[in-house]
Amino acid sequence: MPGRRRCAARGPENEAAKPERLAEKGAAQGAATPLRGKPQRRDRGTVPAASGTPAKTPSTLGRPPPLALGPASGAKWPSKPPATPRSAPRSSASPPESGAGTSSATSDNVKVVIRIRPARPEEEAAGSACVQQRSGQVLEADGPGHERRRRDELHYDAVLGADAAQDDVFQLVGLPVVEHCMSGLNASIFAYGQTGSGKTHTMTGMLSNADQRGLAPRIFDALFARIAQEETRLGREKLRYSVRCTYLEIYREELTDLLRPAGPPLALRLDAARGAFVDGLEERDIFNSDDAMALIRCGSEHRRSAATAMNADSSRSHAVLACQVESMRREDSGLASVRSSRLYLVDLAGSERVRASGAGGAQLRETCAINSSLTTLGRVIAELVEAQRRGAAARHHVPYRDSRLTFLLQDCLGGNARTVIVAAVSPAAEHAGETRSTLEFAARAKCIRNRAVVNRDTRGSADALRGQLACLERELELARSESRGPLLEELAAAQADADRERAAASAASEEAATVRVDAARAAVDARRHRKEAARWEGHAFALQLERDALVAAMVRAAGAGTAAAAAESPLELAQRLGAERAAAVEGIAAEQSARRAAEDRAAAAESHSSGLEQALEAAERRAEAAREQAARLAARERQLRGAYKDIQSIMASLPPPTPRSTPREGAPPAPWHALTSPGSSAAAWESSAGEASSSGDPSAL
Ligand SMILES: Nc1ncnc2c1ncn2[C@@H]1O[C@H](COP(=O)(O)OP(=O)(O)OP(=O)(O)O)[C@@H](O)[C@H]1O
Repeated sequence: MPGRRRCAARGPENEAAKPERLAEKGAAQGAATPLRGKPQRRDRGTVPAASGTPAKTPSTLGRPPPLALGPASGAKWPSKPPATPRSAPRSSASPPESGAGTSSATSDNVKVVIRIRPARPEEEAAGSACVQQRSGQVLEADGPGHERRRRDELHYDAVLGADAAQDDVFQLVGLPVVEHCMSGLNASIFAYGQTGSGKTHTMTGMLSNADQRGLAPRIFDALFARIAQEETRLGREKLRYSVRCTYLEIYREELTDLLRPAGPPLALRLDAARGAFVDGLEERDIFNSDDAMALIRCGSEHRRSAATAMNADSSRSHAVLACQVESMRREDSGLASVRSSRLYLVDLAGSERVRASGAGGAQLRETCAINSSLTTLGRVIAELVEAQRRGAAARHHVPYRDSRLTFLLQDCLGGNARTVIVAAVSPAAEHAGETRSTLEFAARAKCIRNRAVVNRDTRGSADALRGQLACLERELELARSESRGPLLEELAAAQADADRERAAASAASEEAATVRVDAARAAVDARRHRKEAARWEGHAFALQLERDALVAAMVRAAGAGTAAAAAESPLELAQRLGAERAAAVEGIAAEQSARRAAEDRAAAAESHSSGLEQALEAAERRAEAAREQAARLAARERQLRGAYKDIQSIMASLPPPTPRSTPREGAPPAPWHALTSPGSSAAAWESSAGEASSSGDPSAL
């Protein structure tokens, strides 16, 4: 039977109990065959004992080690993959850059959580499990296709075993998402997997049973608790939140409003400010978690479902629960700073093998439509990963437009959002192929990089904006008149100083070079004179010896009376030698004084040269300081020009002044939404990723 609305399947006798029971998809359905009225699977002892303390499930195949998801660590992603218990070949089917088991993921990468559903008794009886949790991030799965006998170890951001409670999933996936919404970040959670693997159980769960409620109701509970906390802390006149929701169904590429299912099919449109949106979708204001619960219940009732061979209450459509959270904080200036975030909770229809589903006729066409839409999703993810691998420069077509689902949710896949994919898998050996393909899809999705930024806007009354503009204009004028002229003069003076210092430095360096040459010359002269003096000293010493010998000879001749025989009288000889010696002594003295003079000259030249070098260094230091001053002044000038441009663009974007209207006396204050223009927030979103962290976003997503 093709998809029919859940409420339509109920008989009139059940009308009163309908909403509750209809929302509890799966609670009334037991197993893989469409046996309505069978005991609930939870009643067979698979229900965790209490929130946050997963009970051990007797039916769990291949009991995994306990998951590190206590209340304290619940909201955190395990920081890195734990050491694997043993080395195992990585799946050949996993793309090498898939991120499964690698540490390349950044905080904005799509996060992937694998949730293994408990085995049903007949699945347990049938034999070994095709997938087993090994640790908080590691699982072991059968190899693909013909390699099924091989076991591969695969790594993900988190792996939740069959005994993980609904609260564990919320602590790990839901809680961070609530914090994103509070801080102005877009977020999304996708539930993906084979039919009957537990997607709806994870996203919606059993609304009447507190322990068994899924992510959506828990997220709204936590969101409204946080809103109340923040509004109380700052006071509602300062800070207010508003929450609006839509609930959409995509069935065979047709869009239906789950809050108004009788309406005509809706159209998907693209708008420069809002991006992709569904025209005419009912948007409901939600004020507390009861409102949210009523909305979830209403949407779940109207979602199309059918009994198939794989799931007694199988969802036949994709359900997209969207929530817009907006916070407006009033500043003393009269302006209001607005943060808005969009949350998408997407419960995808389950993939199924046509043969295994036992579908025929209309249901077969439905199954084909579901599979084709999921194939497009897979293609979008594969192309996106490839595009991101190639880098921004390479143009790569990502086929978002090929399905309504991917077109509507393109921001969640590679855009401005933090995204988590919960991939639900069945442990049954007979589903090994589907489980493996879900795991591979998840490994690919893990490589997608998103760029989430805080969505901020500033709004205010026209008067407040005009006042702000006037202030800015005054500041600009002041900056122009007070700072610009003197600054330019200062800049010119600093530049002239720098030029002067540079010229002085180069003259000093030239002079130093000349002095250095003079000093070298004087040193050469001094050496020459030293040599000459040594030569004269040697000469004087020789003459001294000669004279001494002659005096001795003269004394001998006088004694022997032969003085007359001498050609030159001893007196004459002594006089000549005395004169020669005096001349030699004079020569020595002259040489010594010349040498001293040369040495003095050399020393003077040396000291002059070192003085010049010091002067040169000082001049270079002064020139450097002047250059830095000039650079500082140029930067300041650029800063002023930037501020001027900013103010000009703000002025250009302002509406022309309208005549001021005086409020009537006693008239009520403007409503909260009067300050905002619908849809304008997306257009004016100006944000920064750095803000996300500075806003105290505690999540580790
Ligand atoms: N983790 C779980 N613990 C207990 N029961 C589970 C779990 N996961 C799934 N189930 C049960 O398995 C059945 C099928 O689950 P569910 O309807 O959520 O599958 P689905 O993936 O949404 O299937 P479809 O794609 O066909 O809609 C339900 O009865 C549900 O209660």
